[in-house]
Amino acid sequence: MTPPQLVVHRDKELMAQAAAARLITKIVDAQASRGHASVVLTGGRNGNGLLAALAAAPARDAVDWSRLDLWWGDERFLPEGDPERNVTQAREALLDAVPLDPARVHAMPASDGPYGDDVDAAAAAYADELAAAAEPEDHGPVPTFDVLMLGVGPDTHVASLFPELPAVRETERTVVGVRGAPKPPPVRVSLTLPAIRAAREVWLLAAGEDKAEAAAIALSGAGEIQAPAAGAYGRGRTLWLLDAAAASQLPRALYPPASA
Ligand SMILES: O=C1O[C@H](COP(=O)(O)O)[C@@H](O)[C@H](O)[C@H]1O
Repeated sequence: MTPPQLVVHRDKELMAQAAAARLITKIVDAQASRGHASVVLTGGRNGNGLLAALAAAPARDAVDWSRLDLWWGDERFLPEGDPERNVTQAREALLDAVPLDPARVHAMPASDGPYGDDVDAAAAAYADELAAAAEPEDHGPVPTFDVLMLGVGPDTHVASLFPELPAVRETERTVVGVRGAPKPPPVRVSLTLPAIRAAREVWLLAAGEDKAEAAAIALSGAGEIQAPAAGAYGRGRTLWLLDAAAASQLPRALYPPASA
């Protein structure tokens, strides 16, 4: 497990801009060294704020968008084009504005797609797509994503892994169907903690006062079943990007020196 590093920004706007700048650099560096890059997107307010900031950043043109694979950490299992789907919101915030290769945009299935309303079949199909993209050097059924981003919910959920639900206990499968999510919609598709941990870097995004308790709990030694965000870490780096409001309940000992 890589210990979390924390960066606290003044407010959510600055956090989104700084995270977007950080993401551009990561993608450009990965493309320079390996020829391509892979990023896992998150839904939610903070994830979409980051994408909107990226869309507005002049440096976005430094990215070769045609050599970027995009995956999702979770999806609300709704019909294609539904405004509540994470992919719909990501398209509006950024994806429609940049020249991506459609074959590299790996959206999770919709509830009116080839698997109909069978969320388990949709999850299994996404697991197969991930496995097909994995290279021998990934040593597993999931590509080594360059950056995997996760919004942190006020209840400490990440992706669609909610406290105490079966999905957060999954240790074998990389993608699961979720039923009974406490946040609407109740049916979702989610990467599991083992899949999340395949990433080189995991970034957890938390801005706003309603995230303060969740950040404090997850960073203070809580178990991952009770606080899924506590179980999200990367192979090489785990980075919490917070604004001052979300960091306001952190124990002083955790507060990064530059932000004290
Ligand atoms: O429903 C979801 O919620 C989380 C957190 O969203 P936020 O609006 O509270 O920041 C998000 O990360 C996840 O992708 C999404 O499906």
